Amino acid sequence: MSSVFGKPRAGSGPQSAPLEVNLAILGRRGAGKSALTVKFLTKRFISEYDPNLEDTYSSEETVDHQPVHLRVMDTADLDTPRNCERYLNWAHAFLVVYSVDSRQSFEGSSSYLELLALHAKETQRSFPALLLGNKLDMAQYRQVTKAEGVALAGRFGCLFFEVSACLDFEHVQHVFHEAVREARRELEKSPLTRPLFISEDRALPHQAPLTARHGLASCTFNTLSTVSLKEMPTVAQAKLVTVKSSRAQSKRKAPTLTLLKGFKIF
Ligand SMILES: Nc1nc2c(ncn2[C@@H]2O[C@H](COP(=O)(O)OP(=O)(O)OP(=O)(O)O)[C@@H](O)[C@H]2O)c(=O)[nH]1
Repeated sequence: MSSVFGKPRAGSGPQSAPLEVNLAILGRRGAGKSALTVKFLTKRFISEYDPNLEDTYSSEETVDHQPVHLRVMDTADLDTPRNCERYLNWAHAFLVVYSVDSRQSFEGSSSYLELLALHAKETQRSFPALLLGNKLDMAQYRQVTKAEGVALAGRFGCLFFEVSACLDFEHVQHVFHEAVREARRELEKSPLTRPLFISEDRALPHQAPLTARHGLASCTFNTLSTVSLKEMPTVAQAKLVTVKSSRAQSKRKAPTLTLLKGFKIF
């Protein structure tokens, strides 16, 4: 793990350290965040998982022949965005997941995209986001059309994919690698270190809290400042274990995955 969370070390040549990309996966409970994460990291589909565990993984990836140290935060907000700064001020890019067989989860993804748009406005930075319609294998129970997903993604200017954690790994890998490409493009545009932030966690005194102004769930933002920089808080993490993923090892360059306890993988 890098010494300072979220501080990208852009690779400046083949011998330099790999680019570090932090990817947060957002979405309502049950959308399939964890299943997609584990599919990407292990090529396996999990069937059950503790919904209250928030997990962060790291994996050495190669995207377009470039080494990337990828960290994936599988968030657990349950139903609405909460304590958002843990991922808003950590991630370089976001996957916003809903399930095509759940209108509720689709509406939840819209809240997350609104939150990201507000954060970008507040911080004057842009954060790549990809909208994912998951559980495509359940299309016969579809409650959200592909056109609706395309329209929502278009509204927020983000990429859109329909995927399934059950089906082929390559499609899921493609989506994660697209997120890395988007993050890399952004980091190359403004290779500043992530804006560290002061511990102030109230909205500016002259402004109503951001959520009140925009009716969003109780998300507090840290006001960003270069005046008194403070180390970003580390992401709360469960115990890390490192496993050799046999199938992943045989098929992919990244032999070692760092997974957190809490998953039952079948
Ligand atoms: N058929 C199908 N089921 C899926 C897919 N992705 C996830 N599931 C199932 O949907 C349920 C929820 O999946 P999770 O990955 O736990 O969803 P989550 O968004 O992480 O939900 P929380 O852990 O509660 O935050 C589980 O029973 C999964 O097995 C998919 O692509 N297809």
